[in-house]
Amino acid sequence: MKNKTINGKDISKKIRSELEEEVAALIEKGVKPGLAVILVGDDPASKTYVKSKQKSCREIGMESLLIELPSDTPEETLLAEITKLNENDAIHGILVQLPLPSHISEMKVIEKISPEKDVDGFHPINIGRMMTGQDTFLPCTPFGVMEMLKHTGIDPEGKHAVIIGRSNIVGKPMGQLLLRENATVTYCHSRTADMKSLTNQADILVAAVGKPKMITADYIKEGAVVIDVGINRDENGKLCGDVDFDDVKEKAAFITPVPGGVGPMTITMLLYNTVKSAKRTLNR
Ligand SMILES: Nc1nc(=O)c2c([nH]1)NC[C@@H]1CN(c3ccc(C(=O)N[C@@H](CCC(=O)O)C(=O)O)cc3)C=[N+]21
Repeated sequence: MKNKTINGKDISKKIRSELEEEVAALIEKGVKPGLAVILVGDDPASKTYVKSKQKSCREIGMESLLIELPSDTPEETLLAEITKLNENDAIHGILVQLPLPSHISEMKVIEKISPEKDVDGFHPINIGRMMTGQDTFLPCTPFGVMEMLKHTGIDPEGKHAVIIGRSNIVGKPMGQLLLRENATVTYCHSRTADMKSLTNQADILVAAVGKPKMITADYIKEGAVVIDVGINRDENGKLCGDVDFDDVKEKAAFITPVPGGVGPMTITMLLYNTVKSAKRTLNR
């Protein structure tokens, strides 16, 4: 069997080594790219992700600043921290780890981040820029998926891309980026009638639902490209995706694993966006 697994770790490594060179060149010019991550509360999974983002920053020579706030932090305090970071010239990217405690409005927080430092690409201005094809920060997970397709030699043009999930941070922008590359896009979600009849037409299937191993072989068209955005725990507490990898792998032409697929790419594109933000300051 040929290797049909799209290895996000390997593709990440390649992109990160290019970024490392860009960081070195920026430092020569007096700009060290800096990412600030704000973590509210002490959810262990969020903490792990944040640590991994920090480590990745440092590995390519970037600066990383972690701001940890207690879970009962008032919304105004968080907004004030963001204002300080907006004004801090050493910081080129600001990421507020989601989800936030329920007493804080995520939209208010996202809108507080300067669009020029919104390396998540979540600010409504940047979403508008993405939708109209302007230069912006693309949301890291969908951006990472597009890079995986590109590095695997898969051109979405003319293909039917079916996305399961319609979140603001993954599903919705994923469709936009595929549309931009001339795919025909269908969105499926919890209210979709007869989902399988749609997913069975998919040349490219993106699963972003958050249900462990929901996507089995009967959802898949023979020869499809299957992208698994899910990060779940299975019944044994093991990390797994939304796709039942072992069940689907024979039928798919290409498939992304979990772990080692989309996850590392998400972090890579976060680094990419932060370097891009730092580069922009040279041209101002
Ligand atoms: N403002 C904001 N931006 C985010 O980008 C954001 C967020 N909030 N909140 C949480 C989610 C989740 N997320 C992940 C990124 C990488 C991996 C990753 O690298 N996963 C590894 C495995 C890690 C493990 O072992 O647990 C992999 O798939 O191989 C996972 C999850 C970013 N998120």
